[in-house]
Amino acid sequence: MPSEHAKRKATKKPQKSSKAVPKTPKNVSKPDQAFVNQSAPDLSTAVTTQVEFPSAVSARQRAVLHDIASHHGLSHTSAGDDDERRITLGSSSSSKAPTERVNIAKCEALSDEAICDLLREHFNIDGSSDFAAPHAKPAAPKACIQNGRKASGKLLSLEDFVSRTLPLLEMEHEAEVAQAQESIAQRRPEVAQARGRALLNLRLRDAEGGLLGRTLLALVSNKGGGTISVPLPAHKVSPHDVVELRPSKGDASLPAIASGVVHRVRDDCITVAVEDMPDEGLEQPLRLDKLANEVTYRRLKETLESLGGAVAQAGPAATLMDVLFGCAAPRFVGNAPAWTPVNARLDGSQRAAVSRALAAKDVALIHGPPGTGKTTAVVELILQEAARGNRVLAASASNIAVDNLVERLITANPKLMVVRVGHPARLLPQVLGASLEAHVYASDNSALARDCRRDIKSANAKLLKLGRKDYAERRSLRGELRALQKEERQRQQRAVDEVLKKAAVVCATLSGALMRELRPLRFDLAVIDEAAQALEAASWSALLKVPRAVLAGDHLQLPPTVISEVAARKGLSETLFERLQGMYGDDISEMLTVQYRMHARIMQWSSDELYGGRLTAHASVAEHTLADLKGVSLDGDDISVLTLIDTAGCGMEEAVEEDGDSKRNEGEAKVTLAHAQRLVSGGVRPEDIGIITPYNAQVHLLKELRPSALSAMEISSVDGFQGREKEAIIISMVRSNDAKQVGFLSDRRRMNVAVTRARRHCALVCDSETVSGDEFLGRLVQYFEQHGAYLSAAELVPD
Ligand SMILES: Nc1ncnc2c1ncn2[C@@H]1O[C@H](COP(=O)(O)OP(=O)(O)OP(=O)(O)O)[C@@H](O)[C@H]1O
Repeated sequence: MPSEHAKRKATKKPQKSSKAVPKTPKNVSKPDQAFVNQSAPDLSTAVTTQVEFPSAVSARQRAVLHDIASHHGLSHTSAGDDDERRITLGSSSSSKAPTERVNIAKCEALSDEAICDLLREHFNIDGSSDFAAPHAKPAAPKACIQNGRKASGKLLSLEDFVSRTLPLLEMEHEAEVAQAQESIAQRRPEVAQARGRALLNLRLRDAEGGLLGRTLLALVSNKGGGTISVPLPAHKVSPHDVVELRPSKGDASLPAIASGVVHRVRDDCITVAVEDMPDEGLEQPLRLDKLANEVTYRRLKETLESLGGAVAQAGPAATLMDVLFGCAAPRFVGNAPAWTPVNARLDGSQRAAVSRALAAKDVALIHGPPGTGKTTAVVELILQEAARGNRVLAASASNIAVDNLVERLITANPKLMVVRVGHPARLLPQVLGASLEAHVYASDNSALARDCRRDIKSANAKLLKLGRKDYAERRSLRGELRALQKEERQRQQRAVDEVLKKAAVVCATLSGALMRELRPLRFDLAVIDEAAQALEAASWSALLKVPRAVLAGDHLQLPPTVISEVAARKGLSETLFERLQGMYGDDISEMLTVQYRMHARIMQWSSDELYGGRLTAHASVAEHTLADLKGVSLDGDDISVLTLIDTAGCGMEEAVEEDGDSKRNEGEAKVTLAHAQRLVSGGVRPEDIGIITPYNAQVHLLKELRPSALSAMEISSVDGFQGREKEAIIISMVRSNDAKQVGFLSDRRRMNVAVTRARRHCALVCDSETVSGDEFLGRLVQYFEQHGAYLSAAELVPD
């Protein structure tokens, strides 16, 4: 029975020629007429030849055959499941041509030579050099061509991936350590602060207990004597970073007063969770330094090393590894069992994506452009898998994305045993109840362990009361204590093991998947959300535990952050999601096509530029505008869905920030805030507006200049807004120079994320002359001009 996947390919694939044309000789750049006439077949009379190779052809041979067929323009389809997979090669595009079918008799095995003979006989193709290649792998030039790339015919082997990535990872780690050390050693602390790795002159506002024994330190700016809320300077400190606290003034190389994990970041406050509360030192002005993350680096390195080792190759992911490195073709069950959606509102493309994922024997991708309900589809898939009795490991690169999944899973099915593994300081309060600690605490073994603890306490108290000469009793109590401590440890361990064994879904970050508790565990399926933001090495930490995987993401939004530009350029920032899209494309990937966020006009630019025009806006959002919001009195003429605010010719030039290398543009910042003020005056709530700017210095400047009436409005870099949305988005592009330099603005993915955060209104504030120097940005400006309102910056902030 051919699989769905095979059927789709078979019906889609046009046949290109009736007889294979010999390759053009290397020294002939254009085939000369005589050569073409001799060899090109007459399609009107041509006979279609179809050769079906038997299942005895190995996965490697099938892969080489696919490769050869793509190269020579033959149609090629695979059918049948698992060990029964057969490949058919065909040679005509003329539907009228009579078909000659050649079935090779069933046999145990076919040698490479025998296959080459068949290719020569039926298609006049010499495949010997393709079969002789040392590591012949199923290169996928078809997929590469589909993705607009040059067909390289070469795939990344497992060995190459490991040997390429290990040094790049080390490079990245060194870059991070160097950045952290440089920042701490910096003689002028203001420079460290300007680079975003340090925050100076902080004050401890409160210290409260919580988070299972940790203390939460709330740190605010010490400016203004602590009486008013002052925004913190622009910085690169985010939740989950490891940080140190020391006196703000003085030698930064002295040991820190405390270290901990960033729990929460607000505009005016950073909360740090510390294990050990220091007795003194926190009463003075403090400095916070972001450290390099040693644990993550060590875990990634271990993953890569184990990926290359024999244990992984004999483990649950053995076949998956073959598929992901192109040594075996992805398989799908022919007749996927029917399923009834838990979420009845799923649209057609979401249902198709869940169906494809449920049918995948190895891997499937859910490609979710902005606002298309990727997480909604992922949640449905996990619920369906759990209902079939499959144990799922649900992971993502970021804690916030994992918590989002946990929250949606427990809301959809409160009875499902979902266990969130991770440092409690890193979890959102609403998912603490699903944390491993909370499950363990509620278990019988944990209650018994607590009894042991009580007994240990009273044994210790007795021990203290004994006189020096009570040797026998002392010895006996010590023995009792040792036994109790052992018992307590065993009970705790048993409690953890039992919880994890009973869990239907275990949720963790990719780095958390390597935690000690999860190391020995195996799952039926790994689902990786936001996979296009995860380093490939990190994805493997989850994948090595499973035979099947589903990756959801969008490689056309921002990739994972990589500090070392060299490492990024050499491939560290290429994600597994992107690699698989390039390798297998639509064969394994289903794109979600209905979006639930943006007005159709905001969406259309992104859809046309990045998604082949395939997106549609759901009726609930297609026409929605700011004017539809409660309390808003703007009408369409005041504020259009798209607005271009042009600073060209207004003397608003960019500048490089003092003590740093980020860029800012004061004139543009004022215009941006004036437009935000215009929206607020029309009744839009400041919390419904977001200002996005690609430069950190501009983020800081905008925060400094904003009037207090706009303090609830969020101002952030593009990265800070990924995965989020606002009713109105104002983008401040900053660049304005005679040389028309636009730097990293030209990254299509960055602008895609910026524009698609907007639900009802998007304003682009830029110097149209500078940014139009870049072709892609020029088209963006043109789109806004054609489909929206145009304002000169001078109209908003007259001199
Ligand atoms: N089939 C649907 N019908 C109605 N609303 C939907 C549907 N699918 C998703 N949504 C809504 O669309 C919004 C985005 O959904 P979701 O968070 O799943 O998207 P996402 O693709 O993960 O988002 P992002 O682009 O931010 O990564 C949510 O408000 C969700 O409720």
